[in-house]
Amino acid sequence: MASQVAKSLLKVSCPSSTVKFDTARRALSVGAALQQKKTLPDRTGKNVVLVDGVRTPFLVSFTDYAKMMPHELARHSLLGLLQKTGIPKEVVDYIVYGTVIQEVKTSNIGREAALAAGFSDRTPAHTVTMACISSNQAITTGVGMIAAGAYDVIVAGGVEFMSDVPIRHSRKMRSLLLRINRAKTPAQRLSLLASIRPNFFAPELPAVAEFSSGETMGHSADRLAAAFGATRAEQDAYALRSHTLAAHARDHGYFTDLMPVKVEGKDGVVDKDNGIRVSTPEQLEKLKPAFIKPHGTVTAANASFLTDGASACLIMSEAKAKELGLKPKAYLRDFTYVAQDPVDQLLLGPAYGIPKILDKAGLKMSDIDTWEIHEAFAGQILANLKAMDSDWFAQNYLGRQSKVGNPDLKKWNAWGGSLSIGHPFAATGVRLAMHTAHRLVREDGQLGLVSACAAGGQGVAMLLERHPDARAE
Ligand SMILES: CC(=O)SCCNC(=O)CCNC(=O)[C@H](O)C(C)(C)COP(=O)(O)OP(=O)(O)OC[C@H]1O[C@@H](n2cnc3c(N)ncnc32)[C@H](O)[C@@H]1OP(=O)(O)O
Repeated sequence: MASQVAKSLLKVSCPSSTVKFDTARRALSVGAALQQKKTLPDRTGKNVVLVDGVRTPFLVSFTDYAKMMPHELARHSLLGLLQKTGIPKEVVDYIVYGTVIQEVKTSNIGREAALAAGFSDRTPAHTVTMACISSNQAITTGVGMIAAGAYDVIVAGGVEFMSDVPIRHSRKMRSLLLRINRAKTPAQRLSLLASIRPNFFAPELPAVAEFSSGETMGHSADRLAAAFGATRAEQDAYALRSHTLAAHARDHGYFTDLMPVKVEGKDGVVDKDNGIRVSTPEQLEKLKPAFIKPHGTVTAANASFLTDGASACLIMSEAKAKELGLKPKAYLRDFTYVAQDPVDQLLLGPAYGIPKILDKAGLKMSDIDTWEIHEAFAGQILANLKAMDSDWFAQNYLGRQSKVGNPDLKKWNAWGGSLSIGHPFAATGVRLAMHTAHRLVREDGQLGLVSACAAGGQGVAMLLERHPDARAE
């Protein structure tokens, strides 16, 4: 497949070359723009709205959050949400929270975070996991609960904490320890202890890798970039674009979803993402491949970095929002999940999810005003763009006559993305949704599309529509 795709895409122009770093939005007249825009039908009977959402600053792992526990970070997101929305805790019917690499003591981290945040012990909470789209899954689980008439008010979110991940003893050592625990006599215990060999002590570290293939995400991204002919220069240019746009958005105060975190033992508060780093093309060019050595093209700078962070958002029926006097930001109009081959198409979720949701809603790419697409790797983003711009891919993999097309890249991740802002796996979905909601207001748009790839070869696409009550922050 690789060579055929590469061949068929040789003529695809580099999307990053058409990107302008200037994010100042074009001034369309509000009335004219809104009149031309489509509104989407309510599929739930409840007009589910995204009232608001927050996140902790996203930090490079092993920096300021390093000594915390993940449920504490998650707690900050829940408290931040209550503070920002002004709703009393009692109003929340249910909490759905995502995480990918679980801290073993807090496997239902949604519940632990809710208790730590002071929610009533009568408020149920459960934890979902769907790799990098876990908080998208939390949101859509909440939408489903509201649509089913089970609850009115849901908090959805996610946390990831890469500064402390469970490291296990080897299988041999675990088995031995469990057998020692069951031994009935000191002699049996001693005999078991005598069977220990040096290799029993080799620990099992969790890898950011695919279980079914054993391949790391980075390695897979490198192969994907090669298959779609995304060059190192294109990847570095895309990464630079992401960091440049994120720095611009941060400096102009656009990240209004950020809630400061007070970290015990540290002066002041953490109130900024710390992974945004605008380098020069020359600096980027010097970096060595991080995964496939020595000829790979994925480097530390054109990959998302390991990140600590948490997010939470408030969703409810529109009627409930009205009753509570809240001004929602957006309608959660539709969503779809996709799944494909986890070996050669591991990170192609958007190339499958975007056309599927556009077709379902009867929309064209040009109907979308804001794109918020998870940037796992620059090469992965470029591969998805090239796949969508390929007739060959459309015919062979999407069952379509012709290509999906090109999005308007001026509207694509205009505030940066996971490459620059960071990617705490299970927290990213809420960030994507909130950046969509805020950008729709600031850029005077109507429809926003969120999409992301995830381990397991899965992906999500969601459609948000600006709510008439939404105001710029
Ligand atoms: C569906 C999905 O989302 S899948 C995605 C899941 N996520 C992942 O797989 C995470 C992928 N990322 C990683 O594993 C890690 O970030 C890695 C392996 C790529 C890099 O890790 P590290 O080597 O620890 O990165 P580190 O921060 O030390 O950077 C390495 C070098 O690159 C440099 N660098 C990193 N970022 C930049 C940048 N933006 N600009 C310039 N230089 C940079 C660093 O300064 C460092 O240089 P030095 O060696 O001279 O000090």
